[in-house]
Amino acid sequence: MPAVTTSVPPTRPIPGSYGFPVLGPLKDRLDYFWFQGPEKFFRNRMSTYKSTVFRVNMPPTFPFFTGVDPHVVAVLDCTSFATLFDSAIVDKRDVLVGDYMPSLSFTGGTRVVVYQDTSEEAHGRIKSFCLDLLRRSARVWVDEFLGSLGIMLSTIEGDLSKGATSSNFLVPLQKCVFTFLTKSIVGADPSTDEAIKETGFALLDSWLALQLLPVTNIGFLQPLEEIFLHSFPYPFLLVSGPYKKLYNFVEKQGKEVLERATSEYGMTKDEAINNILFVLGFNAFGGFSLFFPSLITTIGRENNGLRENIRDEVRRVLKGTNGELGFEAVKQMELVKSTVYEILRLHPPVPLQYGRARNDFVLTSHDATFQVSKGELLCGYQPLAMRDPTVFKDPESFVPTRFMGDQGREQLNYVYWSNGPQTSSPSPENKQCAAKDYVVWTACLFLAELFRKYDDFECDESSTAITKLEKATS
Ligand code: HEM
Repeated sequence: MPAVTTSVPPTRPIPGSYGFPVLGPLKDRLDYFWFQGPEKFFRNRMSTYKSTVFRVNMPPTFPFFTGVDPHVVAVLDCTSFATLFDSAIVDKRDVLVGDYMPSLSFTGGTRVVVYQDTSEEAHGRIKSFCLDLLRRSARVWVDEFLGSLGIMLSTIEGDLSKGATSSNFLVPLQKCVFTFLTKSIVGADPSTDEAIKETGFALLDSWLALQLLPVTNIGFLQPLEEIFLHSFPYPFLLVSGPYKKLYNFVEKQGKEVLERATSEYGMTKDEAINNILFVLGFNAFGGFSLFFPSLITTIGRENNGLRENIRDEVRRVLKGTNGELGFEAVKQMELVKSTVYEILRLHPPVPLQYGRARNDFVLTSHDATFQVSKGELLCGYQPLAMRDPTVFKDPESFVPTRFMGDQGREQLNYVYWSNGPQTSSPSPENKQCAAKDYVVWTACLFLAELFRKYDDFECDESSTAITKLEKATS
């Protein structure tokens, strides 16, 4: 998938404009958060400029984000988006959420791995540590996940059996995700720490929210959202207490993991705890908290027989494994895997990715080429790139079987939710999500366990609530 060429076809100027200083960025910010919303914001401009590559401003901006440059080059088709995965072309230093970077206080003064570029020595070392964490946690990952999921499902079942018409799954889900991740990644059991046991997940939520509010669209009561949530960065002080509790928890309970970080990966104890907390809280907990609700509601609202087909496949495969459920079993579930990929395509949990041009280069889109200058910031919006009609047939529709069969699997080259193609592997040399495969397998485990225990479930049309959970009869 070459994203760059230095020869034909001839390049054309990048369409779009940044407008007048202050006014241009402010107008784009209001469009993005208020008048249009992110998807329409990109779609309208793509249609106006008749191009999937154009110049635009991205929030945060005016009045209290001084020193943040809102100018970006949007890349919205699969070809131009793939440029963001090429470490030779883009620098990923400090651009996780754009030119804006939350204060380092949020990560205890450490520039954690996700903000580091592949050219920095520490990136490769700490990414190797993350990959090692995952490899070692694989032994307990499945059991811990199924155990925590069991508690979540019993809570929902309990609500519904008491006569409630629906049971909101968000809090039980976040508790499940928090518990299984801390046990498998950090080797620490939240139930043994009074400060963490009941509220650990909420401490992470508040820490995440303060970092991300300036760049997150809530769809709240405007103009209050613009005035109070998108106009200034929130100070770390507001969550320093929660961060300290989480820090102490990892320091006390994650001794084995910390020992490895310091002795084998050359990190100081403080650097290790801050990195572990970021990967645990921001990447893993944050990622699953966004992804699982889409997974559950998309399938729970479907009414074309998908749940029945998934249930049949799950039970057929589990018969062959004598009921044993794990990564090896779910790898045999073709429809389950394809459904998970399709939901990641339609609802990529991390919608925006950024990268800065290391040098002048020629950017290739699906139908044109453009000259980009050194230092310009590329901004990829996944929800549109993942609906590129030149790659995906009927791109706006939910097609659970899309990735089945040889031709279907071929399309996985263009599934980018992990900041890289689904067919590539994360490594110390690239910026792809360390848990690319774990995320997919865990989602498959979720569906397999759900349909092992229950014949069917349904979700509310407009909220994160389960309205029906029918116990398995066979
Ligand atoms: C549904 C869950 C998850 C989603 C949606 C997700 C998504 C992503 C994305 C989009 C990136 C690239 C960010 C960027 O540079 O623009 C990333 C990076 C990363 N993710 Fe994940 N992630 C998830 C779960 C996890 C888990 C469970 C772990 C580890 C335990 C993890 C570890 C990492 C690490 C270490 C990086 C940084 C890679 C690097 O700097 O080279 N992620 N993730």
